Amino acid sequence: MDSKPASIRLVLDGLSALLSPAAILSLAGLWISYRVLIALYNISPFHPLARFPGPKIAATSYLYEAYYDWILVGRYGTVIREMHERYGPIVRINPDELHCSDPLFTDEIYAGPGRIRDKWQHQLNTGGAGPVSVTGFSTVHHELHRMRKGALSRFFSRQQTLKLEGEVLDFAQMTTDKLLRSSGKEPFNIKEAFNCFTADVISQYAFSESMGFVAQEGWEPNFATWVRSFFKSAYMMRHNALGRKIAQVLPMMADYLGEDVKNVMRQMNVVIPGHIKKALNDPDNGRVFADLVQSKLLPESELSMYRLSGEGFNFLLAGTETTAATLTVITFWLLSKPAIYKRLMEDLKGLTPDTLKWTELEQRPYLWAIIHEALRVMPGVSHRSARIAREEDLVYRSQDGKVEWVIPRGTPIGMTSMINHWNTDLFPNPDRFTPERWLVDGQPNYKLQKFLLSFGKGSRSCVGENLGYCELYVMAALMAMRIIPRATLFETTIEHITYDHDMIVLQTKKGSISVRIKID
Ligand code: HEM
Repeated sequence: MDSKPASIRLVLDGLSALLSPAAILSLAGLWISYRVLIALYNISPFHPLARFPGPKIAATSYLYEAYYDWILVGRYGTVIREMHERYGPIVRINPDELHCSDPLFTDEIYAGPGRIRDKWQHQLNTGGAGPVSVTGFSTVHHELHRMRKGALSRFFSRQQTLKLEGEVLDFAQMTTDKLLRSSGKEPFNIKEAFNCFTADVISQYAFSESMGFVAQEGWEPNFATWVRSFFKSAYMMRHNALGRKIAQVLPMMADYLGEDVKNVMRQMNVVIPGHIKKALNDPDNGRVFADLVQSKLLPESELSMYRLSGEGFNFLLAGTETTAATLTVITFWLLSKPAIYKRLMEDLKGLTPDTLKWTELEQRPYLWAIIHEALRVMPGVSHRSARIAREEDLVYRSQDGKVEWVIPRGTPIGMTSMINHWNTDLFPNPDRFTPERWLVDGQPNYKLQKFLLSFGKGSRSCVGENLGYCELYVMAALMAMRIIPRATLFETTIEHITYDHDMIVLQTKKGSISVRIKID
């Protein structure tokens, strides 16, 4: 008798035995027992974080965090704030992670490049899959991140940003010209105008070619419109391994998915690579990607189109909504508090819209104060971001000496801007928008600035901080000079910019922040 059919029969018999209801039940039972054993270990005295305070339910399994962040959408931040009120400055917020609410410990957690700080894969899972998962931002290991960020940061130095600030002013002028052309027309959300401005600035800066959002008819759609689905799926991705696997094959299925997902895939896999290819083919391009490839700062393996596209997409992802949201908050307060606007105009005396310079604007104390107050209440990332001190235990001592903890090496520990920026010792009456809190004798309080987490801190902080600041100064001043005198708020209250939960970036009760204005 032929041995082949016999072996196939053997395999089929084995498979049907495996798939029998009894076998499936036993496998499920085994899996549940395994999960229960892990949960018991998590709350046992043998777990390295056993002595840290926090609710037992949070330490038992990831289901508690997943419930608040995934099912209720981005609401774990509020739960963490309540844990600190009950248990103190260091709390255990899930089986493996600690959270700190003491701003004085910031530089230990988010240390500079000389001390090893890894990121944590569990949190990076929010990025899903595809090119964006191989960027510097998404790199776990300190050493690999250092190489990746080191190669990029020289393009975003203060020197380099100063060289290109003329382009920022040009786009800001184009944006305000277009805003003025909408006078007498329907009210609109000013955040969309800023989304167009910031996306055009970054694409021009990085590829030497803007994405043309300011020049298009109207303000929507723009890059932020398309990446909304990316933020919406963030927590599902973090807690759902199957979701991440599906995301890996999404590019092939993009045409069969909803418009949003299709568009975000198109940006990541077609539009951004297209800009980068064009830049690489132009010997005189001189911008980030062309220079990066020519300079040989990175080994060949780091320069694949796949990885470069990820970095390009990430620049837009990280630099569009963040800066736009801060500008939106500034616009809201200039329109709703005439006293703030009046004092700002006194501060800007002697400047003309056509020749604004970032370095000059930084010297205006009240503008400086408004920008920092806006960055406080509207930080780039309102979700926590953990770091792992791989090779050193961190020693925490509260200022009054009453609390002391040794955080074991290898433990993810993070902070949340929405908690630090609401610390009442540093920022009394934190719900109020008070630029004056940033001034001492009318001059910038740079010591207070060190407590801002808006751009992150240490080795993993924002690479685009200088460009972000340049955009904020130039656009805020131009808005004050050209648009605010002719604009009014339309059906917008403080609720439209107030934190309720996060989708990595701040969300209000009504969703993304939105400030509708009318220009006369
Ligand atoms: C107001 C403006 C901005 C704010 C508040 C902001 C905020 C942040 C924050 C908080 C992080 C760190 C996230 C973490 O801890 O995991 C970050 C990282 C980053 N940002 Fe920004 N950002 C701004 C503008 C920009 C711009 C204009 C760019 C343009 C290139 C940019 C590019 C990046 C990149 C590439 C990273 C990842 C850095 C790394 O880990 O190597 N950002 N940003």
